[in-house]
Amino acid sequence: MLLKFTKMHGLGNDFVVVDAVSRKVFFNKQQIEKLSDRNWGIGFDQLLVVEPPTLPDMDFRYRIYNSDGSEVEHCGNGARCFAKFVLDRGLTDKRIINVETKRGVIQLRVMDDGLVTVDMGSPSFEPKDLPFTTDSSSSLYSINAGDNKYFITPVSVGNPHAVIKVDALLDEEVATVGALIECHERFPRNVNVGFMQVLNSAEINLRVYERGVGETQACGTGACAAVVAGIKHGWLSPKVTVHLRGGDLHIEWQGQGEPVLMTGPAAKVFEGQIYL
Ligand SMILES: N[C@@H](CCC[C@H](N)C(=O)O)C(=O)O
Repeated sequence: MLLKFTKMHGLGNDFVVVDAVSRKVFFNKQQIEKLSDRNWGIGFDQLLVVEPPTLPDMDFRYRIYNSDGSEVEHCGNGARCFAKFVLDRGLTDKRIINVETKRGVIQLRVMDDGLVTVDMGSPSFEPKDLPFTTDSSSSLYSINAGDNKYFITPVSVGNPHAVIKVDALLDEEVATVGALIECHERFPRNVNVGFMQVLNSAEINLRVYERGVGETQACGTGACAAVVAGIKHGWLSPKVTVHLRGGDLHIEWQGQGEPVLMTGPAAKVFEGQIYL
């Protein structure tokens, strides 16, 4: 079968987006792994599949697969690309789009300047929501990775994140500690690992080692997790600019029970077809 796809990115976090509204398409793990391979396939961090909704009042259903073939709950940069994709393709003309995800319902708002704001839902610091194994109740936990101990804040923004505050962002630390914590036994479903350097109360630098992928140029849910963790600890104010390797995201969170709002760009790179 010949599969039509669109290659997109949100700040360098790259996606293959497939329209499964006009024509039904299903993928198995092996197909996704092959398509994601940068030598043997197209190459991407996540595969995004646009499907018809299954719930009333929803515009679409949005399915997300990491490059290792695992299906996940949420993807912030992907959500912005999703909005641009359905508009560019004429699948909708709405500028406010309600979408079903594995995480629940999210709302995408396309602004006049082309930026997209995503209502990411409200975050949770409850260990069971990630899940994260612990017998204590805190918001900062120590965890061993290799020979060292790290202080992490576990946060669910629909998908699981472990946020670590660091003084400097080091290539070696992101790669090795990221990989160790991603698959740590205390995270039974694995975890995305964010390394956050606080510059001031409204600005951070962030690198994210993503579950099922490795380090990416940017991670939207990672940016949300880092900002809410920073606000919870009193390091950050409610509106923060997050500098990622691929560019900036603007994150807003007004506190417990409120949704996290993420604003940033979405870009189309090319269209193509490939044998599945
Ligand atoms: N790149 C994403 C997150 C994708 C999912 C993540 N790797 C997971 O396994 O939860 C983003 O922009 O949020």
